[in-house]
Amino acid sequence: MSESEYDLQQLPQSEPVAANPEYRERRRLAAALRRIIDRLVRVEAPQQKLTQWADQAEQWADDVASHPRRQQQPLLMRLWTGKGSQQDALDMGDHDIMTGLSAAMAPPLELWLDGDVVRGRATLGPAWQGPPGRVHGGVVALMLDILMAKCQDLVHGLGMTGTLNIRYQAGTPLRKEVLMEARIQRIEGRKMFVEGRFFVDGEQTVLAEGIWISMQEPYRWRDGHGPQ
Ligand SMILES: CCCCCCCCCCCC(=O)SCCNC(=O)CCNC(=O)[C@H](O)C(C)(C)COP(=O)(O)OP(=O)(O)OC[C@H]1O[C@@H](n2cnc3c(N)ncnc32)[C@H](O)[C@@H]1OP(=O)(O)O
Repeated sequence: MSESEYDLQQLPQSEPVAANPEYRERRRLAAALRRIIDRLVRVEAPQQKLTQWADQAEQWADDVASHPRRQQQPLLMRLWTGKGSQQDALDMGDHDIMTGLSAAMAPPLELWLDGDVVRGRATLGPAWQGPPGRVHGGVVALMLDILMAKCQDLVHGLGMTGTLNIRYQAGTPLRKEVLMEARIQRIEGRKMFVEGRFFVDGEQTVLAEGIWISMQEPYRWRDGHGPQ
């Protein structure tokens, strides 16, 4: 793929694109905000300090809000038709809710392909808590969705989550590395059946099964992947 032609269907899903100078700063900014989000949970600080931070944050929020937002539709169209730029790919991928390095909310979740398996890892802090000391079940679902959707890197066809069933087998702890894997079980026309699992300290905490529905063409394995 050349520098000036990024194609949504060729781009590895949920993996960072090399940063340009603008995005190096965006990533720094997001990393700093992530630390703030993490530390703000029950932070012990004098009320005077809280007032000072709130004043600063309000001022900063007003400043940010005074700048326009880049439109998404034109860049999506360029990427969809294989005519995207590196900037377009960064504008889209870097703001992913869970994997985006410029998304202040993202842990970030790291995903990669290992043969026909999608692997992932993330360590979540107290801002993501559900039961005390554990990751919220809805957040587990969100991470599973993004992990399992990446199985579309192994096939032709791109679509959305139709169904996601989750069995929470054990608590997924905060502040510990969670390892993840997802595999395609089978393909039936426009439906792709996927299985996902989380592990902590070698113990499986989550088992999920999902169905993705391709928007247009039936799913089919890419060359070099799937049953040989
Ligand atoms: C520009 C860049 C974009 C880039 C796109 C990038 C997307 C990023 C998404 C991020 C992840 C998300 O949050 S996804 C968001 C959460 N999901 C959604 O919002 C999806 C909401 N649902 C829908 O929009 C729709 O129901 C669809 C698109 C999933 C399916 O509608 P459709 O296209 O009309 O499909 P339809 O003909 O009814 O069915 C086709 C086959 O799939 C089966 N099927 C249909 N729905 C389901 C389902 N929910 N679960 C299981 N199976 C289903 C049918 O039985 C049928 O099987 P058979 O008869 O052929 O056997």
